Amino acid sequence: MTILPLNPAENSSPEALIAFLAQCQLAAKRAGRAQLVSISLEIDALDPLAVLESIFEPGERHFYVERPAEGFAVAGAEAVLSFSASGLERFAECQRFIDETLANTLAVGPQSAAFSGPHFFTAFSFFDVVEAAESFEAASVFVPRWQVALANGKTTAVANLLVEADSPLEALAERVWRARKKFGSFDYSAPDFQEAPPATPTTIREVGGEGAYAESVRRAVERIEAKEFEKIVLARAKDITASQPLHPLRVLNGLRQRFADCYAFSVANGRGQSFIGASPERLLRVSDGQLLTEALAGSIRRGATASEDAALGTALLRSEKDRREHEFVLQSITRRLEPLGVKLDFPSSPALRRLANVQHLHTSVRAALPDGVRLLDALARLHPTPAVGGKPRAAAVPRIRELEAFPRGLYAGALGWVDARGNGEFFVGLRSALIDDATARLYAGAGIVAGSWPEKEFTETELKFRAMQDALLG
Ligand SMILES: C=C(O[C@@H]1C=C(C(=O)O)C=C[C@H]1O)C(=O)O
Repeated sequence: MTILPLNPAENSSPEALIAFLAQCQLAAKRAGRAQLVSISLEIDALDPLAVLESIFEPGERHFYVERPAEGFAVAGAEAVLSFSASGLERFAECQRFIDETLANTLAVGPQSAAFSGPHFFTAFSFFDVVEAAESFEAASVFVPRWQVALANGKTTAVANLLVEADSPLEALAERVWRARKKFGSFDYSAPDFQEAPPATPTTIREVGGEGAYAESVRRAVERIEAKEFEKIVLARAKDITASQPLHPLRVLNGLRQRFADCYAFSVANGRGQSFIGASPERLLRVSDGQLLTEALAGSIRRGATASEDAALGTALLRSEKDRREHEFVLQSITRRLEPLGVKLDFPSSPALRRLANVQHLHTSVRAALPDGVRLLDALARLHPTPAVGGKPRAAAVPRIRELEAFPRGLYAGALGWVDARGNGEFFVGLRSALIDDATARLYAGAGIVAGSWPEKEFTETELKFRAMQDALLG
């Protein structure tokens, strides 16, 4: 990426913008290919979700994620560039697309602020291949036309555009100029959906039928006893049909308030479907050479009183079965990252992670990222961890398709972004739903190991469904 020493906040006028774009056009002619031009600006405080609401278009792609407790939120919408891939090489192919794009990127504006410069919003489905009719590809990346983000108390807006040898510069400049004015003095006029009453469900249906999950768990336990594998995560899906269209961003408003410590997200495919949720699980963060991941596995309900809650938490910490489920995840993270030369640092026993509906065993894992190892290299090795897949991976993960009655799509997939510095963050697509007009498919799963009981796993998935079910049904 070439960073041009220009500050778009100063000396800016439509004429200066056209002159700048003319320089970019020259670069496009020299390179013999279109250049991605990324203009970053620090702006007055804006709520990225409010911005996305105001310009929401079901026919446009978007990626929204917010983790209120960590003080960041980022919204990107309308693809200026996109790429998709499938199969075992999907992570490497996305990396190549990112590298090639950055080799043809010209950036202006402050580049050191969080969320400045171009960002590649990426979604990897759980499996490396998906069926043709699914809503999201096995890997999809896009660079948004615009992005607004809040981090460390600062708001940054980014406009991205593609300048080709024959692009009409006046029209491009005018579009950027309009966006700049819009974000510079943003008008939070209430979009229509805020006035609409919450949708009421007309039907809730268990995909695969009642009793199917218990049967799958029984079959999985038999295979575990036959030593085919040690752990497998099996999910359920529920289809909700509402009386009127469900709005992904309206649901997000509820999720971000109730799950401030989670990643509240909405990923729209631009064809009317959105995958939304409030995920508690970080898959990977890379920030200036530091890698952060975690093991999150082992679950129990919350108590109605402080003492009941504490007693449940203690029981979870002492549960041999849950500790085993958790340990499998930690072992896998270690084994998968070691060949990259990563030396992990984590505490010897898990802590409790308490969410509104459920509590989990949690271990934070840190490491220095060795030189030359990139975020997507580490992600390709980590996904799917036994928190959502199984152990050993090769024996357990292919069985999931046989034992579950629906395609996973982005459920338990890896969603996140990579920036031009190689930093980025991915979370696991859990506590989630695929929204399509007036229908929503909700997903929730649980880890099955030797000694798992179908009824208990069913109850655990009910707890996990609650996050989305309550948000959808108000
Ligand atoms: C599979 C899910 O959650 C995962 C499984 C857990 C478990 O089995 O205890 C806990 C947290 C998540 O890693 C889900 O939410 O659908």
